[in-house]
Amino acid sequence: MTQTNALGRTGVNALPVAKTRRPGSTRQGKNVQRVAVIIPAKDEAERIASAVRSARAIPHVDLVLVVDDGSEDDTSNVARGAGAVVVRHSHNRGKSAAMETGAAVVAMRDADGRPPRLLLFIDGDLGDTAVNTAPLVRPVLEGVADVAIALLPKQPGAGGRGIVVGTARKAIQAMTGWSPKQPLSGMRCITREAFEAATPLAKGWGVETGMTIDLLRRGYVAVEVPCDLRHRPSANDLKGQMHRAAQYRDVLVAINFRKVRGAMDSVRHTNQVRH
Ligand SMILES: O=c1ccn([C@@H]2O[C@H](COP(=O)(O)OP(=O)(O)O[C@H]3O[C@H](CO)[C@@H](O)[C@H](O)[C@H]3O)[C@@H](O)[C@H]2O)c(=O)[nH]1
Ligand SMILES: O=C(O)[C@H](O)COP(=O)(O)O
Repeated sequence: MTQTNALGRTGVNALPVAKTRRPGSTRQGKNVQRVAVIIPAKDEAERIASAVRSARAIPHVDLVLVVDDGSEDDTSNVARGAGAVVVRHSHNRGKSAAMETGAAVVAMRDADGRPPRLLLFIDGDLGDTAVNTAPLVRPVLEGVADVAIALLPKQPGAGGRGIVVGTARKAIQAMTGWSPKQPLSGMRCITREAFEAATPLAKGWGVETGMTIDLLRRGYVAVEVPCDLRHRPSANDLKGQMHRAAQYRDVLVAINFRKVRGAMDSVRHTNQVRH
């Protein structure tokens, strides 16, 4: 497990923990910390049922929410049949928007007087390996980190050349000091507080890169945790290359927006110091 905070120091022992133990993380009575799994899903009818069933088996999870992001297939019905709560975008709005919708719906279902649920975002194509995101919960539950990000094993059939991943990693390192191994990994367990601090999220495929930069710059702590997951990787065909082009575009937008905002913040800060 590698860990970082805004100062970019790494190594579990070298780092301060994020916070003291949260009141909600005890196992006593109604204070048992609950976790909501949020699955943004576009045209995942083939794999969503096993992902939902598998996610329901993760300890602490009492809600599995599928956000159908304008699918043209039977994703909603299949997910509901497997035991998920389902909400649907009437048209496709992108993964990031589906994550925001999911978090808003979970907030509506969080009970008054109880700690808000931890949010565990996972992809809809994990099939029955979804349960293997369980190790992401513990570091957040125990207050070791504010966000825990899955490190996936090498995926058979993956056709990437590391261009998008490398761009995201370099930018995160330049802006926060931390060099994540898998900056695009969307399997993330995060506290409600940290999620709110990272909103509004960067659009589309820029969401993970933007979220990591925003959280670390605000002093939140991230860890990467190995998880034995299998997903449908993008191959090296035309469809895969088109997908990577869209990822590259969104990641660059997220990075550049944060560069400009960072520059404006430092001008504002300098002006405040002068006056
Ligand atoms: O418009 C869309 C497109 C996709 N999805 C869902 O988003 C998830 C991830 O999409 P996928 O097609 O599996 O993308 P990948 O390229 O395989 O995703 C990798 O890279 C993305 C960042 O570019 C991360 O969000 C993912 O977590 C990571 O697995 C899946 O559940 C999709 O159904 C939506 O909700 N809306
Ligand atoms: O296949 C992947 O890992 C992603 O689509 C990112 O593409 P990349 O390998 O070209 O960075």
